[in-house]
Amino acid sequence: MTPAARLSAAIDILDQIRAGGPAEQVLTNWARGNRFAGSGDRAAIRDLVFDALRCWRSFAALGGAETGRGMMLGALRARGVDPSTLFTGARFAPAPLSAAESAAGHDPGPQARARMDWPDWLIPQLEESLGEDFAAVSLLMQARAPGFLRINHARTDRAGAIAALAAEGIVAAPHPLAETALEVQDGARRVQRSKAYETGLVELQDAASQAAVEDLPLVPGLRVLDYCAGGGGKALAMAAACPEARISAHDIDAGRMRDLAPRAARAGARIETCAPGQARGVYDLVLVDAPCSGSGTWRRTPEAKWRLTPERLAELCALQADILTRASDHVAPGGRLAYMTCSLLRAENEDRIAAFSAQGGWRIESQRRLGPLAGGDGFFVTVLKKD
Ligand SMILES: C[S@@+](CC[C@H](N)C(=O)[O-])C[C@H]1O[C@@H](n2cnc3c(N)ncnc32)[C@H](O)[C@@H]1O
Repeated sequence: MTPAARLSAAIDILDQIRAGGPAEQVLTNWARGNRFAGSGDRAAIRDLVFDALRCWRSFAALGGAETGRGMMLGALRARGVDPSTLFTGARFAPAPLSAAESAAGHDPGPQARARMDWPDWLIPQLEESLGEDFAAVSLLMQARAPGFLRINHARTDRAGAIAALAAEGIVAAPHPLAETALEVQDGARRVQRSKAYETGLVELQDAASQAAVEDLPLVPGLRVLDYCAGGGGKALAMAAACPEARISAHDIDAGRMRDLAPRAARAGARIETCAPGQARGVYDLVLVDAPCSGSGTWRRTPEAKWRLTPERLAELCALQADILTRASDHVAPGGRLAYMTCSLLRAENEDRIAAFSAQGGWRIESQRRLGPLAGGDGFFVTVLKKD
């Protein structure tokens, strides 16, 4: 496909997403209906679409319209490309610009709200949560996220992981956020088909997630319950960090834990699973990796930032409070409760912990925010001790 034909495809896909279609599904349907498009075309179109989802407001301002066509006009102008060189009306290319389109579009300016690419209602909360980092984080979140791997120290060391990846043409380098973190610098699309991945030397995991697990006081023999285990990212990281800890995984949705057993087998990790609602007894450490807005990961899932509503955020906060209470019942006397989110928002982080600990009986042992400026996703982790 020519670059102009890829733009036409992206315009069509963005219009379907604007009409409510989930981005991944719309992209899959487009690929099924356009089998002539090769993997390079599909990847390029996906990048166009995801860049536009990340920069929706600023591209719309530059393009002069909040439509797929306006987004792509804005995307080109943001890169300093004159849209009329690609919007030619030639076969498969978008139609030429009208006089109105040529005249429309403006740079919102470096300090403008539209330039920050957040939903308006969320800006005050983000300003409060991020403080002086607000503008820098906003601009950073417009770009693609780096790809990270976690070295499985139960199987190999850093040099072994880097060498095994290099043998398959994947270039990865240590990242300072976590001792286990590697940033993939080349060959990211090959990782999941590589031997290094299939044999559990490395696992896909954001560096901030890995850093958060490093804050957990894991020691051999510790009884650990991962209360919101999902696909097991944290449970597997804990098992790799301390193979002698006794880790159990639980989730309200058994389907979310479907991948845990094969991932644990690949990693050589021993993780017990509890059926939904069947976590029993007490543990020395209970981890709540809570459902949240995911605002710290919106570089990877930019559609989610435009779908979040104040009502949904309030529901999530209430759910987080409820889960904290339920999970805390499983903490043994003198044990610990750890709370994590991949959210940038105080409402889901510090405020949740303040409300929970105000009930008494808990002491905050550690708390930190891992901001996107450090390289990984936005993340929050607190460890509380039961007095
Ligand atoms: C952020 S995700 C967990 C990600 C996972 N820990 C990982 O590292 O891959 C949050 C999980 O919480 C689960 N969840 C939602 N409500 C819950 C509840 N009331 N009790 C337990 N788990 C719940 C969701 O099903 C989801 O899998």
